[in-house]
Amino acid sequence: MAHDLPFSSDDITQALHRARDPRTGLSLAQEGTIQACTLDGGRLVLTLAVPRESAQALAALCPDAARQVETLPGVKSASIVLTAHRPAGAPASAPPPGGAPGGAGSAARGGAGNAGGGHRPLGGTAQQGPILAGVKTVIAVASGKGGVGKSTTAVNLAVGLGMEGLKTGLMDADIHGPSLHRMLGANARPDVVDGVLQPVAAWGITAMSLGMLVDEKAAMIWRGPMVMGAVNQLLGDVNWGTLDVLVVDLPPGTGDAQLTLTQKVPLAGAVIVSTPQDIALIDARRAVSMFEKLQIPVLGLVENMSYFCCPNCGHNTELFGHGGARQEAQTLGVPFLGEVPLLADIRASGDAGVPVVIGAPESEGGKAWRRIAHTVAQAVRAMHRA
Ligand SMILES: Nc1ncnc2c1ncn2[C@@H]1O[C@H](COP(=O)(O)OP(=O)(O)OP(=O)(O)O)[C@@H](O)[C@H]1O
Repeated sequence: MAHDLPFSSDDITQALHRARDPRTGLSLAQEGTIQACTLDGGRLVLTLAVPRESAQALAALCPDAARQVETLPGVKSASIVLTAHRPAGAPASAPPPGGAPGGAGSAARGGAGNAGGGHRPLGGTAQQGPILAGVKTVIAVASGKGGVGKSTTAVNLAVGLGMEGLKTGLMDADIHGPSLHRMLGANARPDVVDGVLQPVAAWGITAMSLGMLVDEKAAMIWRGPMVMGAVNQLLGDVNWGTLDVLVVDLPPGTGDAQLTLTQKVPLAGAVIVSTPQDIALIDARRAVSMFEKLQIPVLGLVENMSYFCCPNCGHNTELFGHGGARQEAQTLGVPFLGEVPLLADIRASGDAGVPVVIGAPESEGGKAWRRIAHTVAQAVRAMHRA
């Protein structure tokens, strides 16, 4: 809890108490622990940790609880975000000392206030509305392990989908290491119109990354609730407009943070990136199994850094082995989307902010990602028809 709020943690607890389940008498005050509370331009974001087992039941109380919290001084709109990390039986209602920043900096003030929705919500707001209302399909790019080229794939896939004629957005949910803005060369601060963030246009798509809003080093040390606050803002406070597809770059791994995030974003499918190495494939398997448990279709596996293509003699060297992801995809029964070589040009194009599908569309890397984008575009179109 920040010390400069015009109300106390007791005031919050009392407000939460007033929103009870008429059947069970349960309230968020009994079950939740205040993790963070921020007030910015009248917009309050309250993050509560709740026992995993009762998260769904408690989520239903969020809209009413948010209305009660909105009666507190200085609060114009309230969002309540539930994180379900706390094991059952741990002590409740003990706010941690000191303030905690929540959300994506202070760029979006008085936004639509619809964070916390989604088709499997864990949170809610007073003005609960459909999140990403104008977005037809949301797909994630994920990896079980860091450094395998997930963000590079997300950028080239999104721009490739744009080249396929789909109106595409790209959201950087890799909160701890946002890099998409650099890979797109979109380093300018986004505009805020009527309190709503405007995504930045680049290479035929629109994009929003936390890296456009806050210092990257600051984001790296954020803990779970702050990450969720930031993701809520990227989902709810950004004017994504109408899109055929929104590509979401997830943080690497399959831990609690990824699981919560995956439940928060209304995903229609996921693309998983791996290198051919055994160790990366073990992690890719975990990622596939996480999406399967959540009943989110895996659109396919991409093998990145498949082989090194020597720019001088054209000889291919299989640095990390070869074909592992294709075989793994077969074993797991998910589509194999293609191989992308390890190329100095791909690294350089990422650093220069020009995705390789734009800068060198006929190169090995450019062609590989365009083929992958073509296959994913077909899958997305099939979803639209279904
Ligand atoms: N096929 C490739 N050839 C050459 N360099 C690549 C290739 N794919 C990715 N890279 C480079 O590898 C580095 C890591 O890539 P990237 O940031 O996309 O990985 P990541 O999986 O998103 O990592 P993390 O999630 O840990 O941030 C970047 O410098 C990127 O330019």
